[in-house]
Amino acid sequence: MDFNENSFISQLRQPSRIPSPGKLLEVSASANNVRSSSMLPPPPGTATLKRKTLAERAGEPPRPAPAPPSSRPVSAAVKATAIAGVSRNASFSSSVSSRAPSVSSRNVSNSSFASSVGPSTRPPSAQSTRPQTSMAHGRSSVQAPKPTPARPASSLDVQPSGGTGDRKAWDTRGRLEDMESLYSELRNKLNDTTHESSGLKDTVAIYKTRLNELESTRAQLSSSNATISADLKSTKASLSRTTIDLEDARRDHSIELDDVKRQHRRDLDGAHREAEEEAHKLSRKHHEELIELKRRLENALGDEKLRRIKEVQALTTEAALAEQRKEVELDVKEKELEGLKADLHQSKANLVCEQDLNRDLRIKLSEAASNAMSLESSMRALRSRIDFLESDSRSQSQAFAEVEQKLQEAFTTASEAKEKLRVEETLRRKLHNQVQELKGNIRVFCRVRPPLESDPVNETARITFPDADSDSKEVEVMGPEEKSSLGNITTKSNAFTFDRVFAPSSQNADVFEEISQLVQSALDGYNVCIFCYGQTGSGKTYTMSADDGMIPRAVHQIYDTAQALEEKGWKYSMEGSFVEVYNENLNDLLGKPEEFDKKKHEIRHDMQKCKTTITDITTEDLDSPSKVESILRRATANRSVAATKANERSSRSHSVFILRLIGENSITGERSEGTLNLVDLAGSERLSQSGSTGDRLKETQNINKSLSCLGDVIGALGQGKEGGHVPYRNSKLTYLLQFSLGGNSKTLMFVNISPIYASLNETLTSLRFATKVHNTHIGTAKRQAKIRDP
Ligand SMILES: Nc1ncnc2c1ncn2[C@@H]1O[C@H](COP(=O)(O)OP(=O)(O)OP(=O)(O)O)[C@@H](O)[C@H]1O
Repeated sequence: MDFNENSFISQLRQPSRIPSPGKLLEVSASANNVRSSSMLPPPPGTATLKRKTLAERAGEPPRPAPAPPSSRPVSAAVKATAIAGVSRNASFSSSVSSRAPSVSSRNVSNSSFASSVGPSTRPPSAQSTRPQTSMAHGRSSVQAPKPTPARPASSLDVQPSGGTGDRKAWDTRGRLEDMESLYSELRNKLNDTTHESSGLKDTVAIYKTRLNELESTRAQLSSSNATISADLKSTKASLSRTTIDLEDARRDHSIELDDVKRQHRRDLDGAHREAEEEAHKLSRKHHEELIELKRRLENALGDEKLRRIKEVQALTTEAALAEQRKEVELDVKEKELEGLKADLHQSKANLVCEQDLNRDLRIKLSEAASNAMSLESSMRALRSRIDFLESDSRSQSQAFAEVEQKLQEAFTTASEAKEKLRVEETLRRKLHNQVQELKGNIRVFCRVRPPLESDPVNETARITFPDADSDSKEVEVMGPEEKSSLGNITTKSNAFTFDRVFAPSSQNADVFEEISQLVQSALDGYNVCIFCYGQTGSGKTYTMSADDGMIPRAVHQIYDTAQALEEKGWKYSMEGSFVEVYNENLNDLLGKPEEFDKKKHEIRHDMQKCKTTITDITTEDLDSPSKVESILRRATANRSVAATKANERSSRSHSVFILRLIGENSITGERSEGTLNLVDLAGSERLSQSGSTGDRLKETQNINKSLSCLGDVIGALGQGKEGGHVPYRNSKLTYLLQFSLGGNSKTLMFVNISPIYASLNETLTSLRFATKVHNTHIGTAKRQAKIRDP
């Protein structure tokens, strides 16, 4: 068999049952027994480009039953048919029992072909009714594999190369072998062909099934087509009926429309006629009314004309009468006119006068106008001036505002500065106190007075100042000449060191400079005691109470400082007392001199407030420096009066100037109370040297006692025993100065030295006493300050 790749001519005979014309084209092609791979798709399961040989197929596993053609474009009815066909073929397969194993292992779908290959078990009737296929014809040809003239030439017809062509004619054995091999080959081919034939039969069966399906589809389509055709016919009939009805309706409508138009035309003509008739009637009526109105108006006009004529006649009569009256009046008027002319003449004359006056007035007016112009120009100038002043005023007010702002800033700055000052003042006080503490609460200054004219010439002691150019703390006194037992005269140098040494050339101003800080301490609320110690005539009073001495200077400084402190909120009040201690009695130097030594004054201490008061003592408010000077004069005068009674009294008593300083700060609420005691001690002559007797002896004893007590008190303070006994009560002076000596105060002692040689021993005694005081260290001063109770 020769298999063309695209088409082949089937050897199957044509089917006995030829489809009627009008069947599907595919069936027609089948009828011609011509197949084209392009026309028909290969059956399912055989869609391979290269057909397999039967031997290859025999080795394959049994193929599954073909799936129902779900993707085919056929109806559900067609599908049902195909399934029925398959089941039918399955029944055929079950009927095959004696087939070869190779055949029986094939797909059930091909069992129709198998049944035809194997021994038939069907009844002859069934075989006879079964349509003959080309495969049947093929089978017969396989069963008789003899070459026939009708059979197309194949490869089997050709002698195998290298086989018979090479054999000799006499080589029958070889040729027999060739024949046998040829035979076996042909038999194999026959087997292949048989298998192919059975495949084709299966295909034909499938196509038949499909043909049946298509037939049923066609029948359904035909019936559907017939139904649709019937519907179409009925629809066409209905459409033609509707068209006829529509035509009828259109015709009826046009007839009706014509009728309506005609009726409308008739109605319109009627209305037109009626309107014309009505207009005619109205016109007629109007004409009649017009005639009637005209007639009535003509009548009224005649009546009016008659009335008017009558009125004209009456008016004419009246006019004649009026004319007569006018003439009369005219005569009167002419007469009046003449009078008026006379008046006019007079008026003209007046007018000339008035014109003259007017001219004058005009001149005056022009003058006034020029004045007005000048006034206006001056007014303009004034206005511009006012404007200028206003603008100036604005600038001035602006300047004022700036000045005010600057003033405010200045106030703010000032208040800030004041605040700063207050803070600094507090700090200053603290630092000041610290400085004073560092310097020691009891200090000793030594002052050597210059030789006086009254002093004996060339009888001055040899006093030198080794560190005068630097610290000025040392003083060296050459002692008196001493004669040894061998007759040698020796002079001993006595060196002393104090806090400050003032040479004879120093002035009160230089001295005050050193003590001014202590005065400041009194203002700050400390008790300060400054006293001068030395023999008579050494310059104690000069240092303390001279016009430029410590007391006036201290008072002036206090006033100045108190004034300066007012800016910082401090307001000071000062009260002063001046007392003397004479023979252990207190006298009020500001009181009456006749009461001296008679009136008893007691010293009282407030131990809690550390405040000393003297009974019946004069206390003056010192509101000005002049007041201080006056009380100083008073005290000196009183002392002079007393001196007349007691000779040399001034140097026989201790004078104490007590200045109490009370300060209050209105801003911080602080209050301070300080006392400045300026003491001029009595001369410290030795009793043995003074040679005094009587009252003078008593004076000297009291002086020495009190000075000795002062030394004892300082000595006791110097021991620094807490709670230790200090013998303040041993003398009036120490008792009076209890709160101004010791831990609660700052003390300064001047030791005044006379330069004369005769006083040398007293000088050395004083210097030794001063050294004792200088070597004493007393406790820390306490400030008498507290915050004011609210
Ligand atoms: N530094 C001085 N410079 C100039 N003169 C002085 C100086 N010191 C004292 N004198 C004078 O010396 C004299 C005696 O001085 P002063 O009276 O002050 O001594 P005194 O120590 O107070 O004596 P007394 O104890 O008797 O009162 C006075 O005339 C005084 O003017």
